[in-house]
Amino acid sequence: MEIKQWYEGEKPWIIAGPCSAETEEQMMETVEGLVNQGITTIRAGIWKPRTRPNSFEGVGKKAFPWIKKAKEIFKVQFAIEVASAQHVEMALENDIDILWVGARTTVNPFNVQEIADALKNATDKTVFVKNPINPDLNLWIGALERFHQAGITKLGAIHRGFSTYQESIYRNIPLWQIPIDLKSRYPELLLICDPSHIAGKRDLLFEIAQKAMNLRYDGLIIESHRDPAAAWSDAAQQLTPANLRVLLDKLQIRDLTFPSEKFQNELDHFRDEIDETDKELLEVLARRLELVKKVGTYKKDKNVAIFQLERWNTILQNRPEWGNQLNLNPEFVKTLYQAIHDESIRIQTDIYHEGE
Ligand SMILES: C=C(O[C@@H]1C=C(C(=O)O)C=C[C@H]1O)C(=O)O
Repeated sequence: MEIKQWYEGEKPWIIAGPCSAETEEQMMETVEGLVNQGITTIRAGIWKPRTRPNSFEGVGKKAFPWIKKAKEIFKVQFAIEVASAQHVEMALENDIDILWVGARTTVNPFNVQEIADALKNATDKTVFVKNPINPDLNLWIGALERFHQAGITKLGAIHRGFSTYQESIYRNIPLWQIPIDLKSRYPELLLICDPSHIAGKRDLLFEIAQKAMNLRYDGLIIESHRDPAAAWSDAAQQLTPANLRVLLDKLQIRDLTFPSEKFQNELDHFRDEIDETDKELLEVLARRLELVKKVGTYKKDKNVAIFQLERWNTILQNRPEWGNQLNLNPEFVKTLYQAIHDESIRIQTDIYHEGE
């Protein structure tokens, strides 16, 4: 997939609006509030995919006349979620500017293809693809590819976090490495962060939005409602337009270019040192894995099991402590050793099966 840059507007691109369109009055007031804060791309859900039945599932096509009116009065662009070919047809008939595919739809290639096919005669539309609910980069890329193949060039990816069964401070854990990998594969792909769905609550929004700016995201899509406490969906994570402005004004936007040659030289100097350190690190790692091989051969001779639970528990216990004394984050050290141990087991398994 060859992705070309197409977005020429201001960065970060701020897209904001209510989780759901509720009433004409709520839409008009919210859009007016956002326009007063300088925001001209509005989001609103009109069909809401809900986890459990009997929740508010959106007002549906009733919202189109409100959107039309808001577009005429406030000269804004509108983005809505579509989950079927029928949604696409209605969105096109009603002159919606941006369509996004939600996380629950991205997981299903049949649905995604159906939506892409429905856009065959509207390839000038902007389409955003939210990450799938499960942490699967290929599924996300696959959905983007389906739209690319259908001829959509104004493509973007929205990072809204991933579902997890574990306890987390986030509603959807961000797993930043996944969008970073996406950006590394497709540097020109427009990447937008959705702090609202990652956070699930207002007090985490700023931290997530700032992180996205630190990671060079191109934009933010944030839920905003004239009266968040009274919202029919996602009340805990929406901001008033005025509070959204406060958040945006606090954000530090990072420079994408280097300020001077001197800066570049100094950076190169640090990076040379990092290169040298990494070589040492890999040499040490190779030495460790050579020892693992020796242990493997030794254990194989006596037909002893590869995985040694007690030894592993000791490592898992004291390496994070040793790391902590060196100012290393114990969680990081733990993850690192899990990867190393996985490789040890793989290496020893190969040894045990040698000559079979
Ligand atoms: C190296 C060994 O084999 C495995 C690998 C380990 C490691 O990488 O440190 C630890 C315990 C075992 O599960 C060993 O038994 O000591």
